[in-house]
Amino acid sequence: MDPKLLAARDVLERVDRRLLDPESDAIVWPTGFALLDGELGGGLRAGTLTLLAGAQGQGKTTFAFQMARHAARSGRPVVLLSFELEAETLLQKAISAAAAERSSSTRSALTVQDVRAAFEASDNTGIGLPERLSEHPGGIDALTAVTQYAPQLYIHRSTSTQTTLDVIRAAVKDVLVEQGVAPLVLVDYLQKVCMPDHLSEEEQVTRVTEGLKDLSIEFECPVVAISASDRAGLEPGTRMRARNMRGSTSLAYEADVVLILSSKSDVVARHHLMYAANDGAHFKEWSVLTIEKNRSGRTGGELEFRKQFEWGRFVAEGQYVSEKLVDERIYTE
Ligand SMILES: Nc1ncnc2c1ncn2[C@@H]1O[C@H](COP(=O)(O)OP(=O)(O)OP(=O)(O)O)[C@@H](O)[C@H]1O
Repeated sequence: MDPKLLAARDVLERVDRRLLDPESDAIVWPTGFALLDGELGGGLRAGTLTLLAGAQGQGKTTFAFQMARHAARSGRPVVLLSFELEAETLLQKAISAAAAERSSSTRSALTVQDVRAAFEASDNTGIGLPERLSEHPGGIDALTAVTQYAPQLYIHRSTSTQTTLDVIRAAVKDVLVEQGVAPLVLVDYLQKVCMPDHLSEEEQVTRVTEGLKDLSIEFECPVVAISASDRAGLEPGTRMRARNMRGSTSLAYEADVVLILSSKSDVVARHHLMYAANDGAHFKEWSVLTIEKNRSGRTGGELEFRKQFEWGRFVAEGQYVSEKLVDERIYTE
C-alpha cells in the first residue's frame, strides 16, 4: 500500500505513541522567539515550509541562525545549508551571541569582531582558541555554551554551482542517520540552490520551492528557507511584501508560513517619524517581523525585535509593534 495513504485510526495511534514517549519524534520546533512561537502555535512544524524574506542586510541570516541555535540547544539536530557564509563565520557569530546572552551589559560582551580576531590570529604563538577567548570577560563561558550544543548543529557549505536539491536531501539524510531524528533544515538562501541552466528563473524557483516542501513532508521536519527580494522589494522607500520575493509567485503559494523582516525605521508610518524626534533613532535599532502567511494561525501579526548585529543576534524577547506601519511607500525626504 502507498505509505502516504493513511488510515485515520493509524494517525490517532501515532499521536498517542508520541504523547506517551517524550523521546519520540517532535512535531513542533520552538524558534526561541517566544512571541513568534505564540503566533505559530508553538513554533515551526514538521512537514511545513517557512520562508523568511527581506531586503539585503535586514538580518535574515542572523534571525534564521538564531532559530537554529535555539533548536540545537534544545537537543534537536539542525542542518544549515549555507550558500553565503563560511562555517567559521557562523560560529564566530554563535560565540559572540552566547557572550551577549550571558552578559548583564551587552556592551561589554565580546563582539563578533573580537571572536573573529581570535579565530584568525596569525601571531604563531601556539595559543589555542580557549586561551585566546579567555582574554575577554565571558569568553570561555560563551565557548563552552556553543561547544555544548555544537554536536547537534551541522553546517553544509553550499554553492550555487553544486548544491542541488538532491545534495540537500542527502545532507538531511546523513544527519538523520547520525542523530536518529530528522533535523530542522535551514536553507540560506533559496534562489541559490543549483538548478539546470535551461530553466527560467521562475521555473527554477518554483521547482526549488516545491522540492523543499516535499523534503519537509518526506522527512517530517520543518524547512526554513531564506528568500531574496526582487528589485522592487529592494528599492528604498518600499515595504517588502511576500509578492516581492524574487523569482516566482509560487513561492508564497507553496509556503506554509511567510515571514518578512524589515528595518522599523523603513516601515513605520510617517507621522511617527515626524512627531517623535527621539523615536526616529530608536526605530533604527529595531526590526519588524511581519507574519504575512500562517497556515496554522493568525496572519498579519507585526512583531519587533531589537537588533544586536555586532553580537550576531536579535534580542529574543520582542514585542508587538504599537505604531502604525506603512503599507507601500514610506516617508523619504
Ligand atoms: N560584525 C558585525 N558587526 C555589525 N554588524 C554586522 C556585523 N556583521 C554583519 N553585520 C550586519 O548585520 C546585518 C545583518 O546581516 P545578515 O547577514 O543577517 O543579513 P541578511 O538579511 O541575511 O543579509 P543578506 O541579504 O546580505 O544575506 C547586515 O546589515 C550586516 O551588514
